[in-house]
Amino acid sequence: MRTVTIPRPDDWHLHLRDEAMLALTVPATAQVFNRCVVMPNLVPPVTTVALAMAYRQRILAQLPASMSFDPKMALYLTDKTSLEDVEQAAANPDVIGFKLYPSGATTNSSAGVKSMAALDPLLEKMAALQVPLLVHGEVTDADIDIFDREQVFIERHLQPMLAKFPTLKLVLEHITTGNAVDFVLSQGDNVAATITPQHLLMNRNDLLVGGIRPHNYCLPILKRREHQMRLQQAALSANPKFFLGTDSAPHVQANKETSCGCAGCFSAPAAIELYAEFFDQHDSLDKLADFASGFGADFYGLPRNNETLTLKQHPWQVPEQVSVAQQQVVPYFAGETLNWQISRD
Ligand SMILES: NC(=O)N[C@@H](CC(=O)O)C(=O)O
Ligand SMILES: [Zn+2]
Ligand SMILES: [Zn+2]
Repeated sequence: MRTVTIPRPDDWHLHLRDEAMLALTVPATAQVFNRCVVMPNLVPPVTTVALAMAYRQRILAQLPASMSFDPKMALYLTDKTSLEDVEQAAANPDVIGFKLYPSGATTNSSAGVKSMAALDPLLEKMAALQVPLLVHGEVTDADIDIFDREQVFIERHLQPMLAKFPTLKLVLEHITTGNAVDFVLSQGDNVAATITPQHLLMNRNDLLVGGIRPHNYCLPILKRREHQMRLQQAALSANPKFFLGTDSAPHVQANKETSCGCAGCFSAPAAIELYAEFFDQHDSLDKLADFASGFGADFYGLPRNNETLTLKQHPWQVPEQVSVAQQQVVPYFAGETLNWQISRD
């Protein structure tokens, strides 16, 4: 049987949600990943170190005794974030950085930044203290087509931002376009990107052909195949600027399968297996380890993990549904067969 052993991976972009949902999301990720970056888009948002530390305790309270897990918290950048907030973030090893959501760009982003120009003093401080800025890179202007929102955000906001603050440590999250790949490649080592399983494995046909597939709907929206291929090349290039971030983002079934469904794919139940599938499809399983377990830690200046994880080529089916607190969540790839599974031998 074919197997592949990698250092234990980390998930550099993850939504764990809160309260009852944590009983599902925390074990689902912690049984595979050691560290994760926990996104702060709760209601109300996680805006300060104090709120993040309280949230981190709620997360760790759901950790089964047999598992180890080290959540790194992202703070939600708002128009009210202060220079002191940045200093406190820099001083706390459990805080990874700030998350920039343009107001209205995605799930629970109404508290997000309305004026990019007003951010300059904060960005200056973040660059000086080398506090990373994690970015949901989409404009929200009504006149910009949803498929162009990432590209326009890069042109209008990211290029000027990096020109002004060339040492800012920045991660463009869940990239979806060749434009994003080009932007990241055009910048120094301080700029990197995460790539999700859905943007590697799918394009917009998988969302829209033969019927609308709500469980493949996430933001930024899946793009055309040419863009998918650029992301695939980036992930396969072994360039340390591109690393794993699942963007696993559960919504209950009723909120996905409805006339106005939420954006987000719950990939945690099969996350590393989905990436293994992708790398194996491209005869590049040898590149999984750095992408999943190396480059992200290097970028964030954290040690690589010592433990290992072994995957074996043995088909299994992703569950149709998972339950938590009398509610159902449909995983990404539900009911589909994957060729790689975690070996617990
Ligand atoms: N990716 C998504 O489609 N949804 C995420 C938010 C985000 O990462 O933009 C969520 O919180 O549901
Ligand atoms: Zn996002
Ligand atoms: Zn996300």
